[in-house]
Amino acid sequence: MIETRGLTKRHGPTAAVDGLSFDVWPGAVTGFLGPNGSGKSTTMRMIMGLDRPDAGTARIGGRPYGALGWPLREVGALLEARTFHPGRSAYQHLAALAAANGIRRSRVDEVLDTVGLTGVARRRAGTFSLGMAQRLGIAGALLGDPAVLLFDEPVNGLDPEGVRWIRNLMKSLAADGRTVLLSSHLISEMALTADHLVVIGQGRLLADTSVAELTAGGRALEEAFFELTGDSAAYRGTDAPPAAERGRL
Ligand SMILES: Nc1ncnc2c1ncn2[C@@H]1O[C@H](COP(=O)(O)OP(=O)(O)OP(=O)(O)O)[C@@H](O)[C@H]1O
Repeated sequence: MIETRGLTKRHGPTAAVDGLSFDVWPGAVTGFLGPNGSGKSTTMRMIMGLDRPDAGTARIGGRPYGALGWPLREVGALLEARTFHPGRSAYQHLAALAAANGIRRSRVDEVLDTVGLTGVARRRAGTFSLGMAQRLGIAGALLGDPAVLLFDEPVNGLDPEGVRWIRNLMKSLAADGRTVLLSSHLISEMALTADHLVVIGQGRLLADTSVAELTAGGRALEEAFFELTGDSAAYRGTDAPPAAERGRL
């Protein structure tokens, strides 16, 4: 499981994450929702030991990331798509990760197959489209067969087949008894994929509840999300294009 307690990260005067405490349980997909800039990525980076909290703790299976013996075998994460060397092939990238983490080489072919990249495994990963890069990142997360998985916007750039594939993959990882934390702005997808939701705004916890509870009485998840986050959206556009452009249309 994942546990955060009083997790806080400041960038200058603003707190990107502000005293955040929540648990992510095994055997379920937990959706991580919040408006742009609400602190989701920063929280995930602190869980993965990539950002140091100013206060509070994040633990994976009871230990901070830095205390994990073979991190990739205990927790896998897709945080940014293009974290590979562009000159390496997908196969080489995963084989290097496997070697560095004491993972058997044959596992590379298995995860390439899972993410559908077997046919392009020898191509330079630098030539991959965004969706292909996302698939490679997911392969890296799955490589160590970890019990805990974090995915930050995994459907970003994926085609409709890929979106459905992600949905089913998340569900089957949870059905295996793994802990799955998934961020996405696609609320309709979240409604289909997640069992539980952690909703944040301006770095603070707004809700920690089941999807069933939020959508009780037939309420759409999107509606519940706007009710929860209404006051905390930092960036809001308008429907009308700027006047000069409108004149030209
Ligand atoms: N390295 C950084 N330096 C300064 N500010 C940062 C840094 N990283 C994040 N922030 C700020 O922290 C806040 C939270 O950002 P974060 O990326 O965690 O939000 P998010 O919920 O993942 O957003 P999005 O949905 O847009 O991806 C934002 O105000 C952002 O500008």
